[in-house]
This record gives sequence, C-alpha cells and structure tokens, in this order.
Amino acid sequence: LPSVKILATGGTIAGSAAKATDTTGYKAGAIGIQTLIDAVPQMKDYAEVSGEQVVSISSNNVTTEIRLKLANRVNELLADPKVDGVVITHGTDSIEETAYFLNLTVKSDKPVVLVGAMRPATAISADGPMNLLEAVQAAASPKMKGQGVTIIMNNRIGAARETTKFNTSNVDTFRAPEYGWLGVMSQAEPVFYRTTTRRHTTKSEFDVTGMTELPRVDIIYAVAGDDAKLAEAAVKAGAKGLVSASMGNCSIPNGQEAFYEPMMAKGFPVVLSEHVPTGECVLRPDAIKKGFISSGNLNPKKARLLLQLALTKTQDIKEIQRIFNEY
Ligand SMILES: NC(=O)CC[C@H](N)C(=O)O
Repeated sequence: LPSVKILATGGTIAGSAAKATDTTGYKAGAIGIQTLIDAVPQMKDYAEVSGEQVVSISSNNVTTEIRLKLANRVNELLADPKVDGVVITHGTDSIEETAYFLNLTVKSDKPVVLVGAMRPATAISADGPMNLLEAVQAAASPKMKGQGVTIIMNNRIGAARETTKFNTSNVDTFRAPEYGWLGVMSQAEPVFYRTTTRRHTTKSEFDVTGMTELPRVDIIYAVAGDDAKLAEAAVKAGAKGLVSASMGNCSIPNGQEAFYEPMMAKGFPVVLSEHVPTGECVLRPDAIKKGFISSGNLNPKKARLLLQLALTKTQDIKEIQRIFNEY
C-alpha cells in the first residue's frame, strides 16, 4: 500500500462541541490526529496512514511562521522515497491560503491534499470523516502526480489557486468560480477533467528552506471615497509591500491612489487585486506607468502570499509583475 502522512493543524474537522446538534458553538482544533485517524479505519484499505500534529488551532490563527514550518516539513517528508503523499487537515477559514502557499513552496510532484470540514467531528452528519477518507485516497493515488497542491472536500478536487470559500456555514462551501474544479473523487479514485497552467511546486522559483519569517505585506480594502490612513499605518508598521483589495476592475479611491503614487515612484510595490470575486484586473496605461502591479484574478489574500514570496527574490516592480503573470 502507498504511504500517506497526515499533518494535522486543527480546524473544524478536529472540532468538538458539547452537543451533537451544535454546528456553530464548538471549539476548533480540539481533537488530536490519532483520534481522527481512528474514526476512519477504512483509510487503511487504501494507504499506510500515520499522523503528525503540527499545531491544534483554528485556522484564523495560522501565521506565516506556521505556513513556513508546514512547507519545510512537507518538503522533508516528500523527499523521502518511502512517503507517497501528504494530507493536511486544516480549518476552512484559511485553508485556501495555506494550500496556495504550499503550491508555491513545495518542491515535489507527489500529491499534497488539504482537507477540512464545516461540521465539528462531534456533530450529526459530520462531514470530516468522508472528506478525510477521500483526501487519503487521493494522496495515495499516482493520478494526482504533478497536479499541484489541491483542496478536496465534498468529492471535488480543487486547485489551490482557484478554490475559495463561499459560505460561512454550509457544508458545500467551496467554489472554484472562475475556471471550475480540476476533477472529482469517484469510487475512491481521482478523475481529472482539467489541469492548471500556472507555475507551481516543482516549477516554482520560490525556496523557503530554513526560513522562519517573510517580509510583511498588508491588505488595504478599497471602498468608495476612502482615504489612505490605513495604508499609511501599514507602512509605518513595517509593510514592505501592499495589496489593494480594489473595487471593480482595479479601481481605487483617489485618496488611496494619491498615497501610493509617490511610494511606487520610490520602488515600493503595490499590487492591485480585487474584492469582486472573479475577473481580471486590467491596469490602465497610466496605472502601469505609475508602477501598479496587477494580481490578474488572484484574490487579495492569495496575492498577499505571492507578494511576500516575490519579495524574497526581488524588489523590481517589472519582475514582480512577471511573477504575478506566471503563478
Ligand atoms: N469550518 C472551519 O473549519 C472553520 C472553523 C475555524 N474558524 C477554522 O478555520 O479553523
């Protein structure tokens, strides 16, 4: 049987509530990985499974430091010829961020699958056990090779870059709204319909070996008529770059643009992403001249991670734009 390692970080999949009917008032990350593995003995028909508890937290508290630790551990594990795949259990609030981060920093074409749940492990019809089983089945499958880091929940295989949380409480919360799912889990096997063309894993230029911190990047929300007080505070707090969660097609209020302009003239990177859920950010010619970088259709939280990694390589605006065009 293939060997699959499960790295556990907490989240609702490891959540515990006082009553089986509680689906909101529960403690995330309360149950250890061995208990989650023991609850799904069927996994042993597909893989030799072992667990490792990395942290036990709700994913709103996953820091850059934890993501770097995960990336380094996944790289260590997958460098071992005896390990065939890795599953990471994770809270759903930031699962897409960690998945995308690993998509950019894992140096292997072996499967890396992130999985979560929306109902705590103690709930009636908890979704965690079936999701975990399918994640392990996928991580054990050679068909997952080279597909990049994926998120698997509710039978669907989503690319880290494209998959995003859509609903605060529904079990079927994830969507891949722009380009759809890569495929599905069907009868214990991954079935692929698409692949992603953006650079990831073995084709990524980012190397976080031994790193414990990354340059600070903050996200500034753009709302009609707003000023730049928050952006100023971010720079004062040490931000080495900013991501604007802009409106519509990369539009931001004049008050913010007036603050960014002289900063960009000095080489400070400002990436325009959007809080509209889908679509490209197409920069006007004068915005390009001023130094703005477009995130394409990458959402603000993922654009923040990519800018943090880009800043480990370069400060050059054109080079950072090249990176956003490729990942
Ligand atoms: N469904 C979830 O996993 C969300 C619970 C929690 N806030 C977390 O992200 O860990």
